Amino acid sequence: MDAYKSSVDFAEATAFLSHACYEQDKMALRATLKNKSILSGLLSRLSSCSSHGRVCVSPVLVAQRRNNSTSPKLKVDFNQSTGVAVMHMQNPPVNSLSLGFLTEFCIAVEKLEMDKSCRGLILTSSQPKVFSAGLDIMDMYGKKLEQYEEFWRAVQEMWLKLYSSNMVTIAAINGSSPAGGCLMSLSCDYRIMADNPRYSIGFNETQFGIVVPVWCKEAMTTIVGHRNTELTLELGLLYNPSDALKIGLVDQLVPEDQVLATATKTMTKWLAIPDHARRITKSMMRKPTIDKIMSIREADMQQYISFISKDSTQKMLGTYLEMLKKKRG
Ligand SMILES: CCCCC/C=C\C/C=C\CCC/C=C/C(=O)SCCNC(=O)CCNC(=O)[C@H](O)C(C)(C)COP(=O)(O)OP(=O)(O)OC[C@H]1O[C@@H](n2cnc3c(N)ncnc32)[C@H](O)[C@@H]1OP(=O)(O)O
Repeated sequence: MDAYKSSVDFAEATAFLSHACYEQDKMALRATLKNKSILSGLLSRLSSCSSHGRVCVSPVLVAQRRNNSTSPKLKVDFNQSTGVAVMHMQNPPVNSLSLGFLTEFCIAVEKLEMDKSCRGLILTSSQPKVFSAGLDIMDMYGKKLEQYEEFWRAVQEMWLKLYSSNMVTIAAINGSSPAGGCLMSLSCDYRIMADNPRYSIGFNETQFGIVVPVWCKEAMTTIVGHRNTELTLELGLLYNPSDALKIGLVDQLVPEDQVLATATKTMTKWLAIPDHARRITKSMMRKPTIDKIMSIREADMQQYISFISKDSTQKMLGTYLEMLKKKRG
């Protein structure tokens, strides 16, 4: 009964999102992100729905859902015949993960997730040379406490949505991918990177005085092991593609012009596996991490707010921003 009610409530919530026009969607999700109790309710329902490899949504909602959408910061091309969506991040100049971007991203993933015909998601960038520059530093600098909270909730949400997705998710990393960009790709099932030595990927946070959250450490450890995570996070290391491949931070390197084509080919291989078996296996692998993280979500929020709003952290971020801007001038 509880499970049934959860899926109905969740379907109602997503029905609301699906019926609204895009701007209304954004306002609705942002309002939701502001309300932590509603959000945790939605999330726990989402995870309880997806953890069993089922998508709880009425067929009517699926039929009404828009599959091809172009929003300012994302372009989603969904091919009904293959069941694969390609999501192009287009938030110039460097696809930084701003509150606006994260909000659109969460809505877009949610819509695809609820569409039974969508089985695979390829994430890539429309920006030259950059997959994503990570969290938007402007959203972490000089803001009010409630703005830090809203932003961090969106960061947590983005990670949870991608990490717990029922779809096969492949990151087609066609440029540099530091910090939050690396985190985004780590949440996917498979990572293909352009073999260009000028690109980098990893976690550089400690270099400018910030600490990655515990769930980021957990996710990375499951992929590259304790020692590589320790070295990367403590030293704030960014790797060139071949070193990233050596430690298992990416799964495959290909020439730059073949990243998307290889991702598409790889997706076909993954989709040849029966969905239910793959989904249940994915859930078996990831659920312990997700459960652990859900249980510390509010503590993580409080830690983030208290850390980011410290004068010393703000000073470091200010210096780092200056440095990024001077680099160009
Ligand atoms: C103890 C408890 C702890 C609790 C936890 C607390 C806190 C933890 C907080 C966070 C951890 C979460 C993990 C993720 C963290 C992050 O993602 S932080 C962001 C880190 N990102 C970076 O350091 C990347 C910086 N950017 C670059 O290295 C380069 O821009 C590039 C991506 C390699 C691209 O280079 P290039 O093409 O040469 O472009 P430019 O450098 O010239 O940049 C163009 C403009 O874009 C601006 N910009 C770049 N990155 C960002 C960004 N992340 N946010 C906002 N803006 C960015 C840059 O300033 C340029 O602007 P102008 O055109 O000069 O105005």
